[in-house]
Amino acid sequence: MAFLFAYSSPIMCKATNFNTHSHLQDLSYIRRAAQISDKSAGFSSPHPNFGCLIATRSGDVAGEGYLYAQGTKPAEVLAVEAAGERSRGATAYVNMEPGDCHGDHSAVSALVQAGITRAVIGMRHPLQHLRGNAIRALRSQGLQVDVLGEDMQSKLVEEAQKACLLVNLPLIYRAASRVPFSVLKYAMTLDGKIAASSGHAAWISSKLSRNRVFELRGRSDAVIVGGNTVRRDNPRLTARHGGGHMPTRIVLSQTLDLPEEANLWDLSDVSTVVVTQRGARRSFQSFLASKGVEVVEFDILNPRDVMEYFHDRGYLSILWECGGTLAASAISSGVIHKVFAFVAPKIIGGKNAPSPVGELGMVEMSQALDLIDVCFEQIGPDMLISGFLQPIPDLTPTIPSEDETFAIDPTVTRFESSIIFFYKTWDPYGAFSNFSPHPIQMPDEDGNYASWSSVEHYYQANKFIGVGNPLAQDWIEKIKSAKSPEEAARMGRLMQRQHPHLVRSDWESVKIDVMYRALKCKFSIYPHLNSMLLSTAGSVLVEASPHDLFWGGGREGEGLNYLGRLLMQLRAEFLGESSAASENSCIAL
Ligand SMILES: NC(=O)C1=CN([C@@H]2O[C@H](COP(=O)(O)OP(=O)(O)OC[C@H]3O[C@@H](n4cnc5c(N)ncnc54)[C@H](OP(=O)(O)O)[C@@H]3O)[C@@H](O)[C@H]2O)C=CC1
Ligand SMILES: Nc1c(N[C@@H]2O[C@H](COP(=O)(O)O)[C@@H](O)[C@H]2O)[nH]c(=O)[nH]c1=O
Repeated sequence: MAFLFAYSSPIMCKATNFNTHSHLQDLSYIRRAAQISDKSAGFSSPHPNFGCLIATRSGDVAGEGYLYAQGTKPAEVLAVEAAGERSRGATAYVNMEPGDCHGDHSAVSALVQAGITRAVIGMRHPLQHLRGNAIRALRSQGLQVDVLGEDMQSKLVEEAQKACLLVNLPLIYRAASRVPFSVLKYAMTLDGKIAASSGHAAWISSKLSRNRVFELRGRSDAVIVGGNTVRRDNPRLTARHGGGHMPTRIVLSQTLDLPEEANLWDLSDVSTVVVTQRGARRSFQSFLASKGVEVVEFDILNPRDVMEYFHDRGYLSILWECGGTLAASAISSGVIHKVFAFVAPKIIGGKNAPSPVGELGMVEMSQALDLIDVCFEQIGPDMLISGFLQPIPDLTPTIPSEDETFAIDPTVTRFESSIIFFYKTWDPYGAFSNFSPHPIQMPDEDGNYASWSSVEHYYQANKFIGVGNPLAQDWIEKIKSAKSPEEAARMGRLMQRQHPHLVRSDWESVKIDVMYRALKCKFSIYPHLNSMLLSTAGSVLVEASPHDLFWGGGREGEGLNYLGRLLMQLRAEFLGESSAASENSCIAL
């Protein structure tokens, strides 16, 4: 996280010896790559934060770039574009090995084609199926590749390596533990209370500290509170620091004894998911559903199961802003990785005033959990104390791939071998996802072809096509120019939720066809995608989305899996197994 680093300016570290690659300069530039990669924290999820800096032989910074969001131009492409001709013979610094997961190797190609002769890499990709691929590819193209900790070693190298680890902690923890990276944050008085005995808590920490909380929210995929915090505080849990990413709000409530009027049921800015015990207050569940709030039921509501569920939904990082009851349960379940405690110089007293962590069952001080890598930072009048509850996972030996994990421990086998699951674009078959960054050319109502950045862009915009309302037209354009497939999805869903009357009346009956045509285009014009699809012949394809019960397979196979079905239909058509192949309505890019 940006505020954890004390970066030195790259210009200050400019090399004085033009013929050697100064060790210090390398480390300064790799830290800078980590720093810029962090600019998109929150937006880039579920992709890692990638930053790239190009330095000329004389040590000048020629270009920089970072991945803005999933599906946007890779950091390396942006950096060499910015450096232009100065890339020839230059060194590229990247905080993490590129994950060329779409078969187009765009990051590696960009560096090679730009004439980069050396790459310094902060860390290998943490996902096994991507790990080492880009490094091998670069070396095979004749580049000198130095990986921190492997080809370069020293105390200072270790520190720079750590900077690279820190910007991608969520991915590293998530890959190692199969739950999202979770941060417990709370604000307490100097006498250790998170509210007065009455339950009143607004505010303990200063405005400056609360602004920092907005930043923390902005870099998280979701914020969690317990039912009691909803009843007591009526929180909004939005990131209000201006222009940032908005996390999903998650409420954990066993009883579902929640108020009908609550800020969290207002979905104008962002969605809310309520997680509850199976069968709890069915009428209230219907009420929430009528507001557009998603309800997910669990047989037994415990933080580990809930986190595994959100891991499967693709969440990388979660901020827990609950009270002590749920915090204790989450810590006991081993799902909290890091703590941010804002301590305000105030005393409220009160024998029954709540404290940040409830009962953990410990009886001796020797049992206390020691935080690791503790940082102290003054924020206005408050002190922010942060540290890890669990050490950063060791990446060597490498984190086993899902396949290996299932082989080692058959009890975790979720999938049968004849089923190929895909979901996130970085999965081995991630290119099947509609979020994969493969532009398509599709005809409009008049038969004129237009380019769409991804299948998702095209699909979402189609919801509003043909509606005689200028607002709908406006949204089509907005979705079309969305910076990433995720942004397009967010915009399309938000608009559909907020203004259902702007959705074309035949949407439900045409949406499968819209998707089919878009997929047909995608898998026709990219030969490597076509080969990948054909290589799955004989296997069932399932989009492993646990929450999308129409396009995805659902959590327990209850979803209709229409995306998987369409891909299998297309596969059969491409293999000539079906006579029902319809006319191809797209043109090559
Ligand atoms: N200063 C600060 O940083 C903060 C202060 N607060 C303050 O804390 C107080 C509320 O604290 P607290 O009561 O601890 O609230 P919590 O946010 O911890 O909520 C507890 C509730 O979480 C739900 N829950 C669901 N699953 C579990 C589980 N496995 N274990 C435990 N709880 C679960 C239950 O909801 P249900 O009863 O609906 O079933 C339970 O009652 C308020 O006064 C609030 O103002 C709260 C957050 C931060
Ligand atoms: N009281 C308290 C906090 N409380 C947390 O913030 C939530 C309210 O968020 P919002 O409605 O978005 O402003 C509240 O429910 C609880 O989770 N946080 C802090 O940083 N400092 C404070 O003093």
